[in-house]
Amino acid sequence: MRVALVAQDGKKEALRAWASKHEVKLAGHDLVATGGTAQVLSECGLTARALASGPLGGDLHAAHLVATGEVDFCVFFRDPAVHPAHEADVAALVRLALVHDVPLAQNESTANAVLSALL
Ligand SMILES: O=C(CO)COP(=O)(O)O
Repeated sequence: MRVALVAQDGKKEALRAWASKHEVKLAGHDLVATGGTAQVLSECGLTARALASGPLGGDLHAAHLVATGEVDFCVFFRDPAVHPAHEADVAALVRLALVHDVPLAQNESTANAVLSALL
C-alpha cells in the first residue's frame, strides 16, 4: 500500500506517537510524507519519501499524488486550533481525497481504524 502522511506542527507529537506505535506495520508499506513529517517518521525509524515541507508545496504535491492514483491511504493529522497560511493547499489535499475516494484519516481514531482495515 502507498501511504501519504502529513501532520501539521501542532500534531507532530501525535503523529510521532501514532507512527511509533504502528512502526512495524507501517514499515512494510511505501510511505511518502511532507518534509517535516518525513523527519518525524525518520526519528521513529521509518523511511518515507520526503516531499517539500507542507507550506512550501508538500501538501499540494501530496494532493497531486492522490489525484494521480498514487496514494491508497492518506493520514493527515490536522490541528483544529490553527488556520495555516497555506490553508488553500490543505483544502486541496482534503478535497482531492474526497474526489478520488481515498481513505483520509484526520485524527488518530480514524487512522487506527483504517490501518486495521487496510494494512
Ligand atoms: O504543513 C503541513 C501540513 O499542512 C505539514 O508540513 P510538514 O510535514 O512539512 O511540516
